[in-house]
Amino acid sequence: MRGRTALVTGAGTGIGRAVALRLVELGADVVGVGRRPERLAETARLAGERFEATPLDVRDRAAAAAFVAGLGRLDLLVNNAGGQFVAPAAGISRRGFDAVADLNLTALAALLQAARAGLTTAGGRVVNLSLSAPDRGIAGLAHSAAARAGIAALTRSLAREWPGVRLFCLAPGTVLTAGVGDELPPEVLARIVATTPLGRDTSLAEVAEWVAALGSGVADAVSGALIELDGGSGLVSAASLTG
Ligand SMILES: CCC/C=C/C(=O)SCCNC(=O)CCNC(=O)[C@H](O)C(C)(C)COP(=O)([O-])OP(=O)([O-])OC[C@H]1O[C@@H](n2cnc3c(N)ncnc32)[C@H](O)[C@@H]1OP(=O)([O-])[O-]
Ligand SMILES: NC(=O)C1=CN([C@@H]2O[C@H](COP(=O)(O)OP(=O)(O)OC[C@H]3O[C@@H](n4cnc5c(N)ncnc54)[C@H](OP(=O)(O)O)[C@@H]3O)[C@@H](O)[C@H]2O)C=CC1
Repeated sequence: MRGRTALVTGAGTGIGRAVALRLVELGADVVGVGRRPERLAETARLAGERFEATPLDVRDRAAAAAFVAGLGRLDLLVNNAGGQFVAPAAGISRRGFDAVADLNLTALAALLQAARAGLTTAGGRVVNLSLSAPDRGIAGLAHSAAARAGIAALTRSLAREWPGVRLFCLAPGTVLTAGVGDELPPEVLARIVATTPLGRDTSLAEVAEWVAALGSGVADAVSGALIELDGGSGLVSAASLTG
């Protein structure tokens, strides 16, 4: 990855931090964004001088577009910033739905548009993080499942439209980060992991390695693909986070 520039959103915590550290380890110059400067600063401390942190809210369209345009040539864009709250669909207000759809789909689409010129110049690669099997429905995550299914469709559509740019949608199952721990109690996480065909979670290192591999060109014969890194959980039954 030496000599290549990567942008990782949500690089201050969890998956985003693990991805940023792995890319730096492989020689890339990594720009990491997120809202909380103190989280980014910790990633920077761990990563060393080839990691550059910029506080940025990806939902702030103007700021995000200006920032991405300013990067110029971009070899790899990792759209990792995302999240939601768990609630039954009947308990999701209009504003709640809009906030989750915006963070996980609309803002991501805007960031991709802003990065198009830089990615096209580089013959770059994009990894969009999603959730495992959202198209099958996830009870308790109607808003997020809808947005994440949209990411897969967006990834395929851009793969058809943007010549020379490889786009991937990477959908992990359960990755035991602090972020998922804040969202779901341990017993729900244990239940989801136990019903996974491989009977296990997906490790942070595995997600980071997949992003690095896709970003390195190992999968350059592929574009538009949805890769479910979920121990087969999407094959079994649609998840329910509400019991
Ligand atoms: C196995 C699972 C795999 C998944 C793993 C992961 O993703 S790990 C990643 C783990 N990390 C994360 O997921 C990140 C954590 N999540 C977040 O950062 C935020 O929830 C957000 C970005 C989704 C929304 O941000 P924001 O600042 O724009 O939103 P806001 O706070 O201003 O509220 C807007 C509306 O939402 C409403 N509302 C909010 N909570 C609830 C609730 N529990 N119930 C019902 N409603 C709720 C709130 O009431 C308001 O509506 P109202 O009352 O005006 O009609
Ligand atoms: N952990 C899991 O089991 C799974 C996670 N995923 C997805 O992987 C991604 C990372 O998850 P994980 O590391 O576990 O959770 P985290 O909550 O740690 O990661 C979310 C990251 O997104 C950043 N972020 C959120 N909103 C914004 C915003 N508006 N602008 C910029 N950055 C933002 C957060 O930083 P800050 O708050 O500082 O802005 C944080 O670094 C998410 O998209 C998640 O939905 C998918 C499948 C499973």
